[in-house]
Amino acid sequence: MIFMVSQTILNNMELLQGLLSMPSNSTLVCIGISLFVYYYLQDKVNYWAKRGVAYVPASKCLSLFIPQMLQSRTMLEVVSEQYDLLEGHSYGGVYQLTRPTVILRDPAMTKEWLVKGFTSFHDRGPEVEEGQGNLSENLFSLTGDRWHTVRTKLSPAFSSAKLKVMYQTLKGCAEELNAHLQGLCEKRDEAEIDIKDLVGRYAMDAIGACAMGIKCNAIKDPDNCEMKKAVKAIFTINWRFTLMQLCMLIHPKLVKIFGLAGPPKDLTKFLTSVTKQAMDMKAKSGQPRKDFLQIMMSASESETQNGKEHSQNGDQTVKSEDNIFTENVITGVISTFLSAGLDPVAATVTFGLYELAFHPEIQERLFEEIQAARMKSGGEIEYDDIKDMQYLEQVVNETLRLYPAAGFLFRFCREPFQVQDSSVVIEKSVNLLVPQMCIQRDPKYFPEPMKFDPERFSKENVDKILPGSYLPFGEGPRFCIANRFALMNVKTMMMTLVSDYTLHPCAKTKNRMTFDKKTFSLSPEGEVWLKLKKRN
Ligand code: HEM
Repeated sequence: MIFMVSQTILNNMELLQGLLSMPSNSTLVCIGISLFVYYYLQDKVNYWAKRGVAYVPASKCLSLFIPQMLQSRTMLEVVSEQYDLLEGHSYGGVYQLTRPTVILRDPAMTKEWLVKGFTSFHDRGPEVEEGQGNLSENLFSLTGDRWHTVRTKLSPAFSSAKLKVMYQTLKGCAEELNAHLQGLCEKRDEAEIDIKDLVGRYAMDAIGACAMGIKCNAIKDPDNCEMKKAVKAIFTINWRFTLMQLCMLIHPKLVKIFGLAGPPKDLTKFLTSVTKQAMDMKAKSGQPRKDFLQIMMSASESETQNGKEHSQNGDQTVKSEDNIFTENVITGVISTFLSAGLDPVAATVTFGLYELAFHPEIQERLFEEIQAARMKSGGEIEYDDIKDMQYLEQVVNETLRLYPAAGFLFRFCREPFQVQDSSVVIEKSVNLLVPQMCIQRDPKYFPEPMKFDPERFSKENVDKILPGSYLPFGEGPRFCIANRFALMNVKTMMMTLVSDYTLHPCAKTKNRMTFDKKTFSLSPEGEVWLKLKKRN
């Protein structure tokens, strides 16, 4: 023992001697680098203080950032803490590692920044390169003119006429769900069900059919639904996602250098091949179908045709290469539709049903409205009938207030933005976060915020909601393109369950809803068990 201790001292003495005998210029270089790193970091972490903006010190942000990376807390918990620390300010600065980020707290400012300030807060960064084939060429991630063209050409896909047709597809999926539930409740007219799982299966079948006309069979055969496993993985936080986030914060170019853009290769390959197969089948059958993929294929064909005609006429300004719906863009957009149609829709319905189970009086009022709509329409509720269902609308709005599936909105500053009535300029490359969930749960804007109360959205009360304080589908030109489709889907699912069953908490039901740490959208943690009793 004594020998070991004396040996250690001896080794350390040698090390010290080595250091002291280092050539003086190497020591100077070390000191120089240390000082540079110190002053560089000092400069970074004093970013907000130097600009006179209220801020959360970097030391606190760093410790907030790490739990998110380690998945010990949700991103939302991290942002909520920062939101609370900035109480009393309409906006404030935080850091993600050393990258300055603004958190917007004042609802009145959201329009100013996201609508009027669209040239500055145009996209979510970083720039998407063409032809990468990694699903990154999707509407959510595209930037500049390419985003604008794709968005303009896709918008008609969500017109009332198109939604009316899609509603029939959704009704078909709802009928399958009903048949499945009847099977489960056959013996005792009631069953305890993990509603999150069931709703997720319906949502997969619904979005598979509406996005590209494929049958996913998730309700009937969940264990073999490869599509659901693949799509779910898009929203999952894993080491690759964490590394990608880190690289983005240090320098977006690192994402490309390390090949981290887009989902993992096997997932990309699977989704690309499924989309390609669906495209080939459509092209072969020659029968146009009424899904999103068909809409993009038709747009692509007419653009290619347009380009050919123009080049025959000698017009060089429009060429077939200008076709925006390349195979990469089509696959990218379809993947986003699949993932957005699965997780946020399924989460919203699950949250809604969970709340209904704890509020029988709200459930009964909703049932009465559904019954009245059925009577009026002669049995089947059609697309136009849903528009008149005021209470259903209130229930869904209140669900999205308490549980906005996206959690928060974000943008990347492309051009300096002058804050109104102030000398502060938000500089290029600063990130912007609009924490919808924090705002929608702030008692200043929604009294008793944790109470599930659809009356907030009644005709008498809805005007009392402060503009900018309720943004479940975002704000400005980049708001959710599919909001009407999403609402129709959520409502169809809720109606299906409430019209034939009553929902109740059971022994396995959690008393408090907690959120999944492995996904970056707002999703219930673990299973969500409810008892379903068949109505007489
Ligand atoms: C309840 C379900 C849904 C919710 C709560 C939701 C919410 C949102 C939010 C908050 C945004 C960001 C808006 C912004 O940054 O201002 C967004 C964007 C988007 N959503 Fe949804 N969404 C839902 C369902 C869907 C569905 C079903 C689809 C596709 C079929 C979809 C497609 C998109 C796309 C493509 C964008 C990006 C739009 C752009 O940048 O131009 N969403 N959504």
